[in-house]
Amino acid sequence: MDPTRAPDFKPPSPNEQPHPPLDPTSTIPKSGPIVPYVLADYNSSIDAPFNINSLPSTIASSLRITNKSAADARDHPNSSSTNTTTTASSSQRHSNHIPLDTSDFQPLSTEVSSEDDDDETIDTKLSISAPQPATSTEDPIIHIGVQKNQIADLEEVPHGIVRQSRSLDNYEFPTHRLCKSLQNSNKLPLVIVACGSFSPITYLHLRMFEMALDAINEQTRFEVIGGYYSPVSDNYQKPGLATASHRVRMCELACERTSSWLMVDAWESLQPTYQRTAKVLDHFNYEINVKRGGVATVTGEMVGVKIMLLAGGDLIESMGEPNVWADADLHHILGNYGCLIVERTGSDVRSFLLSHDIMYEHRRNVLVIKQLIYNDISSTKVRLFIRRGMSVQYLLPNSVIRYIQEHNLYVNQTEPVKQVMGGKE
Ligand SMILES: Nc1ncnc2c1ncn2[C@@H]1O[C@H](COP(=O)(O)OP(=O)(O)OP(=O)(O)O)[C@@H](O)[C@H]1O
Ligand SMILES: NC(=O)c1ccc[n+]([C@@H]2O[C@H](COP(=O)(O)O)[C@@H](O)[C@H]2O)c1
Repeated sequence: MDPTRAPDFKPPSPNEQPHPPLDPTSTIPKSGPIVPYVLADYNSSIDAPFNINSLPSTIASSLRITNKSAADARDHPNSSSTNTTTTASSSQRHSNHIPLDTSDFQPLSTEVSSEDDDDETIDTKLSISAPQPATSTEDPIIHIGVQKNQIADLEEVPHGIVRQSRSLDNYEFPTHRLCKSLQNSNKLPLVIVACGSFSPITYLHLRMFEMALDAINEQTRFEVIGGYYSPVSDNYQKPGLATASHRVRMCELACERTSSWLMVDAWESLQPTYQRTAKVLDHFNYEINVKRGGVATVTGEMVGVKIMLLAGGDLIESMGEPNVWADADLHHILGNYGCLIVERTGSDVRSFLLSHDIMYEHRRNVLVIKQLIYNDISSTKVRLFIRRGMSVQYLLPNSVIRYIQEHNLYVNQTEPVKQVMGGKE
């Protein structure tokens, strides 16, 4: 695992508060731990309808989004000049689109087109957990929304690729696929965030979210209302990184062309300095809970959304390496948010959980996801294959392969081959 290589990255010392400081925990909803025995904590059965008033008062009050949160949003240091005047209700009105330059949209084409030349809006009320069967009266080409049972066609069907802003000045948090309300009254809302370099994004990175979705649905009382990639900025300076704008765009193509619920957030990639993962999760919490007031329950009440980091076993093991993560950040990530860990060859996540004091302390907020069909596609090897002129077909989406070809990425890299073949695997 690479340590953080940002020029301004200082090795954390255990008793020192990291800079910039973490957001106060009062802004983060406390939804309880992720693991199944959370039910015992709530003293209710899995089938009992979820009623916010029946939760212990400490949990219920932290789940409710108060007017104070909207006030906090106005005062939050992350607020941009345009954001500072945005209230929860006005942002809800606008949250189903990303304001884009109209020049970013081209007319809808009936031909399969290159990454930049097609357009159609994507469904804004998509439910992740409740796919609708297609009926004979439905337009087979995406009309008002992409349905989960159409996923296989997505690479072939021309449709709009939402484009993130390329500068912080006109940045807006993407919410076009974020569910507006919970589908199930028994469940609590959850957003999954994957941080990494994604250079390039592969089918493994896409599968990680599907594995997480299955594990959450099977083993917890949470309902996934959205999933985000947050590609790291160029300041990370890891060998083999394409520029952040390319990595963000490849993630966007992969999400829009192969998934009906995943999104990409460019905020981290646009930051002028390296952002610690704890701060990235704070950003998601700010956008979703503080600024937008969380999500509506079935009865229309706004509740806070739990935000969890999705990571592979190697990333989690790096948390045990000296000087890479500050203890305060680990407590913040694992205690206030939570972590979904996809097992990976060469990383014994369960033993690591047992041996790492901070991990062990927060173990009930950590869910280890077993890979039932093993997938070990590595971006490093994909980059090597491209450099050697070998095929990378079926390792990553065609739209991403095409983008790499069009922009001549990874071909002239000088990443040492020894490093490529060693390392994680
Ligand atoms: N084979 C894998 N199994 C489980 N998780 C993985 C696997 N490959 C990557 N991940 C996870 O995906 C996230 C993003 O990883 P990253 O962008 O570093 O991908 P990578 O393929 O490991 O890249 P690279 O080869 O450039 O190091 C991290 O949380 C990482 O742990
Ligand atoms: N202290 C920290 O917050 C810290 C340390 C190391 C890696 N990370 C993050 O983990 C991810 C690692 O990605 P890679 O596996 O591509 O190196 C990146 O998003 C990086 O920002 C965070």
